[in-house]
Amino acid sequence: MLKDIKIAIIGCGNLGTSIVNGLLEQADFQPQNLHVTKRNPENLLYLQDKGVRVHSDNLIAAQEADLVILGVKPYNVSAILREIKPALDPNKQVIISLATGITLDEMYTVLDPQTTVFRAMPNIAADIQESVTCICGRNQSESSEEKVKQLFNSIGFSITIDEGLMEAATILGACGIAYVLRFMRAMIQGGIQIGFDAKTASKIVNQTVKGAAELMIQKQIHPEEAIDKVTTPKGCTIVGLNEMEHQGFSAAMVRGILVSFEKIEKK
Ligand SMILES: NC(=O)C1=CN([C@@H]2O[C@H](COP(=O)(O)OP(=O)(O)OC[C@H]3O[C@@H](n4cnc5c(N)ncnc54)[C@H](OP(=O)(O)O)[C@@H]3O)[C@@H](O)[C@H]2O)C=CC1
Ligand SMILES: O=C(O)[C@@H]1CCC=N1
Repeated sequence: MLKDIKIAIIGCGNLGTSIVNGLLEQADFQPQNLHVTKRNPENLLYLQDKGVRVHSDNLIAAQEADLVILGVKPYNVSAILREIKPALDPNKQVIISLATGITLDEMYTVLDPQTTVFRAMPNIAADIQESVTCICGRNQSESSEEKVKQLFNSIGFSITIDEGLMEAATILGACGIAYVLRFMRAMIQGGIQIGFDAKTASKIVNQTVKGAAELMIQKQIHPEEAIDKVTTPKGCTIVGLNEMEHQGFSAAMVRGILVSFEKIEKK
C-alpha cells in the first residue's frame, strides 16, 4: 500500500515537484511519509502545510526512507550518493535515480554492490497522474520492484524495460512531452492566423490532442488508420497534411528525436 511507503525526494526541482503533486492527490498517500530536499528549500515550504517534510538535510531524508528518489541533475548524482551513503543499508533503502544518462554501473561505483538500485524515467505529467514511467533495476526483490511500480503506477503507469533502452525512453517519454507541447503551440498559432483568439484556439487544440491520444489509447490502433477516416478524397485535410510533409514535418520530428538521443549518448 502506498500509505506504508516512506519516500525521500533528494533534489526536488521541476520533475520532483511534479511527482510530489501527483502523490499528494492520492487518497492513500501519507504526506508525513515524504521528505523533499533541496539546498534552497524556500520555494517548497508551502508543502509543509500539506504535511510534507521540507528541508535540506539529504542524510536525514535518506535515513528515514524506504525509497530514495534522486531528482538532482545528472552531474550531481555521484556527490549525492557519496553524501547519503552513510545512511544507506542495502537491506532497507531502495535507490531510484531519475537522472538522464547515469547508468546503474556508474552508481555502483559509489554504492554497496548489494544495494537495490533503479533508474526511472517519468515525465512532468506525473503532476496530474498521467506520466508514463520506464524503469529498470538491479538487485531487486519482488517486493522492492512491487513498491517502485506501485509508486510510479500511482502517478500514471510504468513499464519495465532493459537498461539499454533507458536513453531511448528518456527521449520518447520525458523529452517527448515537450515535443508534443511545441506541436500544440504551432497548431494554436495556426489557429490564430485563421481567425481564433488565442484562448479559444488553445481550448480547441487541447481537446483535439486529448481526443486524438484517447482514441489511440482506447482503440489501440495505428494513427494512420484514424487519419484515413479524416482525409476526405480531394478534401482540405489531405492537402494540409501533404503540405506539412513537403515542409518536412515527420522528418523534422524524427531528426529532432535522433539529435536529442545523440546528445545523451555523447555525454
Ligand atoms: N524535467 C524533466 O522533465 C525531467 C528530468 N529528468 C531528470 O531529472 C533530474 C531533475 O531534473 P529537473 O527536475 O528538471 O531539474 P531541476 O534543476 O529542476 O531540479 C534539481 C534540483 O536539485 C536540487 N539540488 C541540487 N543540488 C542539490 C543537493 N546537493 N542537495 C539537494 N538538492 C540539490 C536543486 O535545488 P537547489 O539548487 O535548491 O539545491 C534543484 O531543485 C535530472 O537528472 C534530469 O535529467 C528526467 C526526466 C524528465
Ligand atoms: O532535457 C533534459 O536533459 C531532461 C531529460 C528529460 C527531460 N529533461
